[in-house]
Amino acid sequence: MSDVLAGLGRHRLVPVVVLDSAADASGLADALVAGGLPVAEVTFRTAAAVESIRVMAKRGDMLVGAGTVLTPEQVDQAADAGASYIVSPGFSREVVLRCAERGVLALPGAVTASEVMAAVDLGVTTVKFFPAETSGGAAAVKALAAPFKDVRFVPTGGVGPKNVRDYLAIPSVHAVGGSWMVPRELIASGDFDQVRRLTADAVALVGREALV
Ligand SMILES: O=C(O)C(=O)C[C@H](O)[C@H](O)COP(=O)(O)O
Repeated sequence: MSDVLAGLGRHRLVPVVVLDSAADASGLADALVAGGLPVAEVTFRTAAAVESIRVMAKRGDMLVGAGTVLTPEQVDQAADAGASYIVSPGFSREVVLRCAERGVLALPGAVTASEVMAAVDLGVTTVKFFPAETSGGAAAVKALAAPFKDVRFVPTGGVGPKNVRDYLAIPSVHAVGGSWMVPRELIASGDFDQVRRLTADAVALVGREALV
């Protein structure tokens, strides 16, 4: 689990993916890898998530996680499919405990001090700060991080090329999540060349220096 966390911290970006069809998973994975970002958070927003995770995890050259995980049952489905991390929009004790049972990294959502404390109580070291922009943006992350010197944050939601560096400049920010390099329509239309270009641009924008 610490390897997965370190990997996310090295890449600094977590593409948040919505796949309408698992048939697109392979092309998307190729584009992300070719663009220099072998990372994907495949959201359970669509029925294609489980099979897409399976396809991407089987390659062995990507950090594949599940997003929008709301229940322990979804943790099981994602872990069975090969996901190595589980991202939730909020904090659920049941989801975090199931992740621990299954040996997969939990990244629960937290935007308040109480949510951070509840997560820390269960041994969580890194939380998703979601939805980042509407919850106060980089200034809010900075203020929330101040009392939690051992907690790392992955701001997600409204992050894009204009503000990504503001978040990454905060020492407690481990990585940021975003969908701007993997637009759902481009994936659905099979325009993986454009996804690769957007991915390479995103990688160039944030640089590759590791913080951990
Ligand atoms: O449903 C979830 O649990 C999510 O994963 C939410 C996503 O992280 C954001 O929707 C991505 O935000 P944008 O980069 O603004 O598109």
